[in-house]
Order: sequence, then structure tokens, then C-alpha cells
Amino acid sequence: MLKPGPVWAVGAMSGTSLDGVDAALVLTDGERILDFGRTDYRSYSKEERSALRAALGCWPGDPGVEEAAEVVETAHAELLSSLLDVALVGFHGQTLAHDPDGRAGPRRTHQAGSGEVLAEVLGRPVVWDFRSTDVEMGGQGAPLAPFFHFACAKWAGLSAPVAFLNLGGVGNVTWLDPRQSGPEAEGAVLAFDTGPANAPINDLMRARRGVDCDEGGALAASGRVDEQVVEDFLSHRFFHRIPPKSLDRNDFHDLLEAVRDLEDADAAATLTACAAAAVARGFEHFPDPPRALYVTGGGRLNEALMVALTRRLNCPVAPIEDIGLDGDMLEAQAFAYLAVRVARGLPTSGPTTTGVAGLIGGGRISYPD
Ligand SMILES: Nc1ncnc2c1ncn2[C@@H]1O[C@H](COP(=O)(O)OP(=O)(O)OP(=O)(O)O)[C@@H](O)[C@H]1O
Ligand SMILES: CC(=O)N[C@H]1[C@@H]2OC[C@@H](O2)[C@@H](O)[C@@H]1O[C@H](C)C(=O)O
Repeated sequence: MLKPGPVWAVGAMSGTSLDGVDAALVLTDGERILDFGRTDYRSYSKEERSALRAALGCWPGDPGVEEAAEVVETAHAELLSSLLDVALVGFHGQTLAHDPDGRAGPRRTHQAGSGEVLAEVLGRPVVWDFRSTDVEMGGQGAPLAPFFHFACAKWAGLSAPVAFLNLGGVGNVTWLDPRQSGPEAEGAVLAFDTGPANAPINDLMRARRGVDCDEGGALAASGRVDEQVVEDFLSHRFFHRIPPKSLDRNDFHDLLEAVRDLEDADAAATLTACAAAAVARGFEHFPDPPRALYVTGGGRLNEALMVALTRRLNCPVAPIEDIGLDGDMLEAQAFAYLAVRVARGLPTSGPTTTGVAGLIGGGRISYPD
């Protein structure tokens, strides 16, 4: 059991880009953020990354999944072993597959890595498996950062509706009104995945240039957008759905096909425009225009993507550092915060964040023997 009052927790996130694991400490009582602490990062080796990549789209029991889980557990154990000045660990794991709508079988989501194993290795209680209860109860199981975004807005002293946009492999946005009493309040938060963000750009760069990403958005900045491709992209059924809604990394894998005949720079510019246009389409669902859009995740370092967002949105766009937050660590911090919420019996998602029928607290807690 957690002692009452604020505690330090460490959160760890292995994102859809498969680059590595982020970890970050947060001091919280599960409602307010009192302080942010140390952060660290461990990248996956080439071999580890290929094991994870090979297991993408796989479910427990499929070939390659155990190897992937071992990679995830080893990387987390190494990274977290020097960040254990905490009461609790929040362990997201690596999403390998996500099908909350049951399009290819039962409705389910799969994060590789066992919190039981980690609790043993680290000697600390580990909160994990954050998404499956939400999916079992009819929700999307994602995004889960929104309640944390609400606490961040309070921490930053914001006093008007704003939006937080995470540009990882996939994009997700949270609209929130910090004047409300808590994230659970009716109308305080609306969140959903916006569409593909960096994943198709990275896939293009890997296929055409043999590099991991479009550094700074330089290639996209030198190309011309094919607006017809953007328009066709926006006709995808995902954009006609009312939120909440979430995506699997591979849901838009055919987007690369759409830019097949374009020159490298034009293809990069067009995929970048698609990511921005998806966000702009998401804005149409917000209850009120946000005062600003604060961008977190690796995509905020892609200048061409930030320019494309500014062009397509009638709203100031700024990196989240503008309000004192760390755009590289926000997701890891979110899982530290959510771990404390789980341990305190507070909800981690609700009808306006994942579409689950009521407020629910997901997550399991494993204790070391
Ligand atoms: N300097 C940069 N220039 C351009 N793009 C960058 C830069 N740095 C990071 N990125 C992009 O951001 C991605 C990593 O973002 P991030 O770490 O937020 O994703 P993630 O957490 O793995 O994904 P998700 O949030 O979908 O789980 C990289 O794969 C790359 O596409
Ligand atoms: C199923 C899954 O792992 N989804 C991730 C992914 O990465 C970004 C976006 O898609 C978001 O829905 C989610 O992560 C963040 C941390 C979230 O749950 O808020």
C-alpha cells in the first residue's frame, strides 16, 4: 500500500517509433503534480529493434512475441535500475498490436513485457497493463495521457482551454479546460488519436534514404505537397469517425503507396502535410477553440511539420517547452502519474478520452516477493 500524500514514481514508455525507452520521475499524489525529477533514456540496439519490429502486429502466443517481451523487459530493467529512488514504477511496455474495434478478431490490445518480471528484478511494486481493462470495458484503450495532460496544464498555471498534441509514430491530441475541477469533470477533456504522424515519414526515409527520420524536416521543407494525396488521405474512414478513437501504428501502412510515384522531397512534404492535415481535421471535434496548441513528442523537432501545422490551424502552435514541460519525456512522466492514480484507485480514462462507458481505473499492480 502507498503511504498517503505525494510519492515519487518512475514511469517508463517504449513508444511506437521503436527507438528506445524513456523513463522519468514525478512527485504526485495522483491528482496534482508537485515536482518533476530525473529522466533517462536507453536506446534499443539494432538487433533488439529488429526483434521488436518482427513482432509488430503479433498477439500473445504468436511466434517472436516472447523474444520481443524479453527485449522490452531487459531494456527496462537496465534503464530503471538506476532510477529506483521511488515508491512505485509505472511500466507501459511496448505496444505490438492494437485492435480495440475488433477489426481482425476479438477486440484487444497488446503491450509486450511483464510487470511481474520487472517487479521481481527491480524489487519495487510495478503498475502495468494499463490498457486492457479499458478495452475490455468497451473503450479504445488509448490515449491514456489525457488525465496527465490535465494535471500538467494545472501545474503550468494555464487558465484557458488549450490542446496538447503528441507527435510520435502516431499523433494524439488532448483538448482540455483547466478551469474545471478535475479531468473527470464533464467537459474538461476530450482526447483521441489524430492519425499517423512520424511513422509514415520514418518509413519513407528508411525506404528511400536508408536513414531513420527526416532530420529537422529538411527534406520535406525542400519538397512540394501533392494536395490530391492529402485530400484522398482525409477521405479515409478514420477521419469520419466521431472521437474517442485510436489507431494502430500500421493502420495507415498503405499511405506510402500513395506517394510511390513522387520524388523523395515531394513524398516527404506530402506525408508531412498529411500528418498536419489529420490534426487540423481533429480540431473540428473540439468543443471550443483552444488558446494554443502545445506540441510534445519527437515530431515537434520536425520544423516542416511544425510549419505545416501552423499553416493548417487557426491557433498558435508551440513546443511544449514553452510552458516549462519536457517534450521528450511527457509520455514517460504520464505513466509515472497514472501508476500513482492506479495505486490510489483513481480513474485513468473515461468516456471522453477512450470512449469507455464510465470512469475506470485500468492497470494491474505486481509486487516483488
Ligand atoms: N530532430 C528530429 N527531426 C525530425 N524528426 C524527429 C527528430 N527527432 C525525433 N523525430 C521524430 O520523432 C520520432 C520519435 O518521437 P517519439 O519518441 O515522441 O515517438 P514514440 O514515443 O516512439 O511514439 P508514440 O508517441 O507514437 O508512442 C522519431 O521516430 C522521428 O520520426
Ligand atoms: C495503443 C498505443 O500504445 N497507443 C499509443 C500510440 O502512441 C501515441 C498514440 O498511439 C497513443 O494512442 C498511445 O500512446 C499514448 C502515450 C497514450 O496512450 O496517451
